[in-house]
Amino acid sequence: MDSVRLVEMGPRDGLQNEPARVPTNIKIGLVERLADCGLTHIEAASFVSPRWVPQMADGGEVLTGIHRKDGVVYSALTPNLQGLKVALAAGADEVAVFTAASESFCQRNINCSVAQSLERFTPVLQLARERGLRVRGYVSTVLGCPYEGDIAPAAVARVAGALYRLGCDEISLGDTIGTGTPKKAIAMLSAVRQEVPLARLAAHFHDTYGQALANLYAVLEQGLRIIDSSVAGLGGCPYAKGATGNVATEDVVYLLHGLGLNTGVNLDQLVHTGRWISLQLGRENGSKTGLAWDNHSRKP
Ligand SMILES: CC(C)(COP(=O)([O-])OP(=O)([O-])OC[C@H]1O[C@@H](n2cnc3c(N)ncnc32)[C@H](O)[C@@H]1OP(=O)([O-])[O-])[C@@H](O)C(=O)NCCC(=O)NCCSC(=O)C[C@@](C)(O)CC(=O)[O-]
Repeated sequence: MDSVRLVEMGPRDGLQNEPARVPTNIKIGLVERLADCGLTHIEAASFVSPRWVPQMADGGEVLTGIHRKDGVVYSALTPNLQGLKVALAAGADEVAVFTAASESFCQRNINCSVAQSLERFTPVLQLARERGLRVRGYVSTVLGCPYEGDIAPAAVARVAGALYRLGCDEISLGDTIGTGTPKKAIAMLSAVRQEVPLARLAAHFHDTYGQALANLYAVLEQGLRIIDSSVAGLGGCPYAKGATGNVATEDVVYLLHGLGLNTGVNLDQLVHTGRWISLQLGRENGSKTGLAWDNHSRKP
């Protein structure tokens, strides 16, 4: 059976914008539960400035506190060498650098231009490689920017190609504010795959306008097989006002299983994990599948 690799964003993208501090033991509990559901790639922490994103300040404690499961990759965001060194000390299995297709977003998110971000990443990639770590590269605002509006597919392709040539193993394409639609997603992917092999591309779609599943279906039809998602649809970006979370992992798994695509994820367990974390955060569950799960007897 054809499979899709899911990269779980809940503990990082999902929690980074929570207004109240989420206790470290809850973050650890979330990562462990997600691994128990069968998710094999979990972005567990972020080593960014605690002044910029205070919620992620305990990333080291999270990474060192989890009971690791064999075969699971626990990754972390590392915007610079300073972040990478802490991530290495905490035992991250994989790290990720992040930039954007739009200058304004890059400046607000990581306080530098796109060109400067790529310069910053060069030593990060070098050290990560020396330590045998895979590196992911994120491109934000691939289907729209909160400050610049529409983004040309060629601009996304340029930045994705630059990250790939710098040595990133995989490029994740972020619809940060969820304004994309399937036609735009296909046009963007068609441009990017001229620069980066399709097998190295991931879709990282937020669901602000309710388009994420449609956009995912469109890129799946183009052959893309790596998807980022967040349990219970947790999340939002601190530098994209009003943007909601990533598409909910439960909804993506329901879609993929319905298409006959394997994920290795136990959906029933995932639904319970989504409910558990929503309860812990006092949040409404952002997964439609999570909300509907007990109402029907026929499940894929
Ligand atoms: C990138 C920086 C650090 C530049 O921040 P800066 O202020 O330009 O950096 P700096 O090098 O001038 O350092 C200033 C201070 O920050 C400290 N610092 C510097 N680096 C680190 C570090 N790694 N860890 C801890 N502390 C750090 C450094 O030590 C210093 O401390 P001071 O001497 O003033 O006390 C900052 O802008 C930052 O942390 N930004 C946060 C960005 C962020 O986390 N955004 C959300 C994640 S990205 C995202 O969600 C999008 C994505 C990936 O999901 C895809 C999508 O959906 O589009």
